[in-house]
Order: sequence, then C-alpha cells, then structure tokens
Amino acid sequence: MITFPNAKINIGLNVIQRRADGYHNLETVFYPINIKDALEILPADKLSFQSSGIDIPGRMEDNLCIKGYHLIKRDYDLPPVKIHLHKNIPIGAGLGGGSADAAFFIKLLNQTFALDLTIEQMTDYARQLGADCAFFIESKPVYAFGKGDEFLALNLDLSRHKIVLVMPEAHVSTGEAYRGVKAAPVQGVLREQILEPISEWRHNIKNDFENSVFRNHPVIRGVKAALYEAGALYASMSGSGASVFGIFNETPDLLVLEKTNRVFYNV
Ligand SMILES: C[C@@](CO)(OP(=O)(O)O)[C@H](O)COP(=O)(O)OP(=O)(O)OC[C@H]1O[C@@H](n2ccc(N)nc2=O)[C@H](O)[C@@H]1O
Ligand SMILES: Nc1ncnc2c1ncn2[C@@H]1O[C@H](COP(=O)(O)OP(=O)(O)O)[C@@H](O)[C@H]1O
Repeated sequence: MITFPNAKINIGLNVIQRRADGYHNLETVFYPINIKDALEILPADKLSFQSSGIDIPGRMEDNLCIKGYHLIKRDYDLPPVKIHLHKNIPIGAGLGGGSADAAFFIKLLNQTFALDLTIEQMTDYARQLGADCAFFIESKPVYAFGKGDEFLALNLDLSRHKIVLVMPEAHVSTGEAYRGVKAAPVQGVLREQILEPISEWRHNIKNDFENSVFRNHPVIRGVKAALYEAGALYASMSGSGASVFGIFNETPDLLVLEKTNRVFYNV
C-alpha cells in the first residue's frame, strides 16, 4: 500500500514560554501544502527501510518511519514490513517532512493491518514521535498551541491564492532555532489575527524564529524581501526555516530567485 505524506507551512509562530521538559509552548497556524513524499509498505520476512530521492541524513534506525513502527509494535502484533520512502520534501526546511512521514506511516499501518485506531489514538501515538507529528494525522488547517500538538479547528482556505515556496541553500536545525529565540508570554493573539484579511497579516503576524535565523543566515532574509518585491500579500519563513513562502493573488515571476534557490510554484 502507498501513501503520499504532505508538507506544512507555519503562518505565524509565537514562542510563548520555555517549559520544564525543555520544550517550548507556542502558538502557530499549520497549513497543509502540496509538496509530497511517497511512502510504501510491502509484506516482507524482516523489517527493512530504503529511500530514494533527496538524501536523508542520520541512521536508518533514527528514521521517523522506523521509530513509528517500533512504537506501534509495542502495543500491536505487527508483521515485518519492507518500507520504501521516496523523499521529495526538502529536509531541515521547516516543512515538517519527517513528521509527515511518521504520521502517514502510522495511518498506513492502521489501514494495512486493520488496527482500528481512532484519530485520537493515532494523534496520541504521533505526538510521542515529535511535536509536529500530531498535526499530520488529519493534516487540516489548525490553530495549534501547547508544544504545537494541541489544536483548534480553523476555517482557513487559501485555495484561491497562489502559494509559492522558496528553499534557499541554507539548513537550520530546529534545536538551533529554539536556542536563538526569546519567549514572550502572550497567547491567543494569532487566533484573532489570522481572521483578518491576508493583506493585513504582514503588519501583525510574525514568526519569532526569523530574527535570530536571519542574523545567522542573511540569505533567507533576502528571499523574504524578494517575495514582497514580487508582489506577495504575505511572506514568511516557515517554522524554524530555512524555507520561505509567499502568498500571492497571481503566480509571480521568480526567475531571479530560481538561479540560487529551489522554487515550488502553486503549492
Ligand atoms: C519549529 C516547528 C514549528 O512547527 O517545526 P519545524 O520548523 O521544525 O518544521 C516545530 O515546533 C518543531 O517540531 P518538531 O520538529 O516535531 O520537534 P521535535 O522533534 O519534537 O523536537 C526537536 C527539538 O525542538 C525543540 N522544541 C520543539 C518543539 C517545541 N514546542 N519546543 C521545543 O523547544 C526541542 O529542543 C526539541 O528537542
Ligand atoms: N523520514 C524522514 N524524513 C526526513 N528527515 C527525517 C526523517 N526521519 C528522521 N529525519 C531527521 O529529521 C531531521 C529534520 O527533518 P525534517 O522534518 O525534514 O525538517 P524540519 O524539522 O525542518 O521540518 C532530519 O535532519 C533527519 O535527520
């Protein structure tokens, strides 16, 4: 059986408070986008994992699909499977690609082996693999809070707009981004701001990671500026970076950015 894990962008991200467990409470809006991996499982004699497409750093045992397999196997009698992941979502981009694979893998196991897991149960398993993973079980626009794994439904539809995503030649690790940020204890503003017209967002909605990430990687700041110059209604880095998205009324011409960045149109 095969499935196609999709990426996300963060529209606004306020880091609110450092927690005793080393994580941070935050508020953000997760919005699913149309950049996808392909993930397949097949019956096999022993558990194995292989990937194609973009190289995934790290050991196979640390791949979030393998971690997902072991997590579910603690509670269910799973047979061995052969896992193939075709990686297309840029890595270390703030697009949640690894998290998406983990959540879609849980859904794939649930379907293939008729485990009868509810959405809530799968969400609980997913959040054990990473804060972002829980969102991808339903992968619908949400206002997220807590560690980024608690949600309120959000009626946000950007399908009449053109979203363009730019991936600069920079890599930002999530840990590095959190270490650079200063928490500010204000919660709830983003939930109101996101209901305003998109043209207002640039005046109010911010991503708290931008300050320190832009300082260390000025090229990312330049991409955001270029998206505004090209007519974006709103532009921002996604999550902890390094990707930057722009929301446009019409598909822009970004040939200049294409020279040094990967550009994904109408995601
Ligand atoms: C920043 C965000 C915004 O959506 O996404 P990305 O930009 O990575 O996609 C997320 O908070 C990333 O979530 P995720 O990538 O799942 O994080 P995890 O694997 O659980 O944690 C990696 C590390 O990030 C830090 N972390 C993560 C989430 C959180 N709410 N507070 C934190 O401080 C911790 O230092 C943790 O050890
Ligand atoms: N299936 C996977 N796909 C991508 N990265 C993975 C995966 N499993 C584990 N990882 C690890 O997670 C790290 C962050 O990956 P990713 O989710 O793409 O970035 P981000 O947190 O910026 O959204 C990678 O450097 C990699 O070592």
